[in-house]
Amino acid sequence: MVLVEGKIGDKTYREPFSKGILSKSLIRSEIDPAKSYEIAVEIEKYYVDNNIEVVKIEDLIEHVTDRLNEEDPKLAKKYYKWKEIRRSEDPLIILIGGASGIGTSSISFELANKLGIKNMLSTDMIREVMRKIVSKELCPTLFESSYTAAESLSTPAPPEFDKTLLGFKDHVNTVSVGLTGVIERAIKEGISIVIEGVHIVPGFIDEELLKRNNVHMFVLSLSDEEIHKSRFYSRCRQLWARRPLKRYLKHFNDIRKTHDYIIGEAKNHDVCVIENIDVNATIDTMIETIIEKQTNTQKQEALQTL
Ligand SMILES: Nc1ncnc2c1ncn2[C@@H]1O[C@H](COP(=O)(O)OP(=O)(O)OP(=O)(O)O)[C@@H](O)[C@H]1O
Ligand SMILES: O=C(O)[C@@H](CO)OP(=O)(O)O
Repeated sequence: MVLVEGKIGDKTYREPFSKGILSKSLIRSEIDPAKSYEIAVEIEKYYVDNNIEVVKIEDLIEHVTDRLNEEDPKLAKKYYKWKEIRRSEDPLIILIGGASGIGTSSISFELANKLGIKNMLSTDMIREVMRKIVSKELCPTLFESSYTAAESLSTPAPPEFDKTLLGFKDHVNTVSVGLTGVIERAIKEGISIVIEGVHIVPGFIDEELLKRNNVHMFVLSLSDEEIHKSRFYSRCRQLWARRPLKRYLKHFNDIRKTHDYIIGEAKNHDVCVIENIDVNATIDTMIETIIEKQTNTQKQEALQTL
């Protein structure tokens, strides 16, 4: 039997080589399923034929990368990059924000899948839990949508302020309390997670948490309003969709106001903004950005030890 040897923290573990696990990770790297299995079989055969009983995970990754290079160097590069991210010892906490309908839940699903992250949470769920805890009288905007929160502001908005945005900020501020709790818990427990939703707004989350090299925040944008609007049409065509198109179209101008506000705050706080036109391009930019932050932190840590 071939064993794969890896490390979690300072502990070494060994587990049997699994063609299923390897081929699944190749499929995630956009390799055809039949080809993925064929490569996994071939690699296992190589170890068996050469009487290699234990293979280190880093060597296995190099081996797979070399094999993929023969197929398609672009795929090999992608596979290697994704593995590089997952080899990091700290849990990965990825936050994806953006106005309603911009694509945060679709992108979060794709990214978690590509990186093999098993935990995903939407801030809408955090909000739902908070709605069971806090009364409507105490926190009326929590019971609204982000773009209608202004309708429940307990004090009238001063004329010099935009009412929609005042409501939005109040709503986000409240949900950010629950969101911060989830991030802190994930860090404490060492859980990798992707959290997404309209309540992930730069400036509302503790900067100290965001500075950590394993916490990554992204904001999605769509500068073309018509493309943004079309996303609500495409969402309501899905069979399981329960959210009425009419409601989003009615409030579209307010949703756009929140969009522009989130982008402005992202720029103010140096958070990566990605124009979410093409799913693959969005995911690639996220992965490049995560690697860049990890590499920069490693460089800084190395300099500090000099
Ligand atoms: N990059 C993309 N290209 C094409 N369609 C996309 C893209 N991203 C998302 N979509 C589609 O747009 C619609 C809205 O996306 P999604 O439900 O992920 O938005 P959301 O930001 O999570 O919205 P909300 O915050 O209101 O729940 C869906 O039908 C989704 O399939
Ligand atoms: O508040 C919002 O912007 C959206 C986010 O998904 O939620 P809903 O429209 O369901 O209230």
